[in-house]
Amino acid sequence: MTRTDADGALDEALALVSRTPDGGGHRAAPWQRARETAARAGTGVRARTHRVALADAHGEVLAAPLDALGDLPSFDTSAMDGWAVAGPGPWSIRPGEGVLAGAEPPAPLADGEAVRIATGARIPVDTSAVIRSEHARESGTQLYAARPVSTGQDIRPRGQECRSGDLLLPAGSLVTPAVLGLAAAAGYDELLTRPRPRVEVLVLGDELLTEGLPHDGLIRDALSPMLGPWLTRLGAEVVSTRRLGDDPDGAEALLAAVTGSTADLIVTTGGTASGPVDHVHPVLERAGAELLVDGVAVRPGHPMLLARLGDRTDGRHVVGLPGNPLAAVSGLLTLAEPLLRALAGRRQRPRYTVSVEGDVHGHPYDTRLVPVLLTDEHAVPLHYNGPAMLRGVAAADALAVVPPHGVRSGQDVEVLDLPWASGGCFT
Ligand SMILES: Nc1nc2c(c(=O)[nH]1)N[C@H]1C(S)=C(S)[C@@H](COP(=O)(O)OP(=O)(O)OC[C@H]3O[C@@H](n4cnc5c(N)ncnc54)[C@H](O)[C@@H]3O)O[C@H]1N2
Ligand code: MOO
Repeated sequence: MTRTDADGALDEALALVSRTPDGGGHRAAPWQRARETAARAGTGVRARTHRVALADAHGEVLAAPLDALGDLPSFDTSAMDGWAVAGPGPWSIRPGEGVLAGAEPPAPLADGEAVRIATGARIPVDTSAVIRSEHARESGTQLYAARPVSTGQDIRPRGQECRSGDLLLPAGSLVTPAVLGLAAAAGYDELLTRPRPRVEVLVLGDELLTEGLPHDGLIRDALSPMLGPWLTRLGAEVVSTRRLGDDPDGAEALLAAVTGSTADLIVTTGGTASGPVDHVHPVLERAGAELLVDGVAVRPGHPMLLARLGDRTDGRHVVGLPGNPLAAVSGLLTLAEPLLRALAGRRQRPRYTVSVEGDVHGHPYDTRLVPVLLTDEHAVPLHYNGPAMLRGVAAADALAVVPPHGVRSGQDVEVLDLPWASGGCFT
């Protein structure tokens, strides 16, 4: 389904009136629509570009087409170790060590002459073919071919891969390791790319310990160690991860961070619900932020939110993740992933489905995201998938998108690959 800007405007308008007057419940956006809203929010931001050394461009997106700076190969070159020959055989062998890769230009070949040549070496002028060493026989100063020789064989002609000015890759291509290799081969030292979106992470909560065993009602902070690397795998540059308290000082610090940050995206965790110390909504209101998504019809994670500070083209964004750890993962994949993808200028990977092994019960109205293992043929749902648990997702390859009312064994479900399981670029 193609959605228009008008649909987007409607979503945004619905989100703006989503909170009830008493500040309680949320009008939850359908899961797929929330993802589209997040992607559209990122697409709306004016793209930044920078020129970076090849080594630093990995995982970014080309901001300009990659054009051939010259012909490739830039000279006629031997495709094999063997003999360059001129005319029909047998040939008289030119004395000496032969032509090596990277050496000075060789002297032209005379008709009936052969010279030893290495793979990648320049082809002497007037060469008619290269004969692989295993297909030739030396007898004294004469060379004989062991099989018929065709003109031009095993010669890579100049410009075979591209001519100067050819389009090698369009703008918008992801800089993969293969692209780095192509760019280097084509003579690039730097690339014009879109920088990774900069992300600041703020972890809220007074009950969080940074080391040791949980004790006395306090728990370990599971989100700080998880979110930085996860966001990096989603293509972000994580500039900082900080913890803030639930007290009024924490709320002021949150307000200062939200209004003062220079990051493209602020990710908060916790404080999204309507408890006495849940500061995220009041702080966003004080900051004048516009709520684009305020609650999503997904379990776990339904209190997640997306807000914009500033205008559509120059704005910065806030993704509020719920504090329950698997609910935070759900928010990461539902809102942060499409937003970051769009901010970085990357394309969406094709969506796909896998048949599920075993029945998976559904929520009556909402989408469920359930950790699954992927086998060759099936998605196998994992236990320990409650909102406060990471045990299931830590063993998972993907999250299955389970529609309301669930799926029966053998039915197809959409799956969202976890970034490390899909072999993404961002290691
Ligand atoms: N009256 C209602 N209460 C709650 C609702 C609701 O709709 N109405 N929604 C529930 C759901 S669902 C979720 S999810 C949580 C969302 O809560 P918050 O985002 O406000 O998060 P907190 O209350 O701060 O924490 C919830 C839970 O998660 C633990 N937590 C928080 N941060 C971390 C962390 N960094 N590492 C590990 N665990 C963390 C925290 O201790 C709480 O147990 O609200 C429900 N309540
Ligand atoms: O949405 Mo909450 O995430 O169920 O725990």
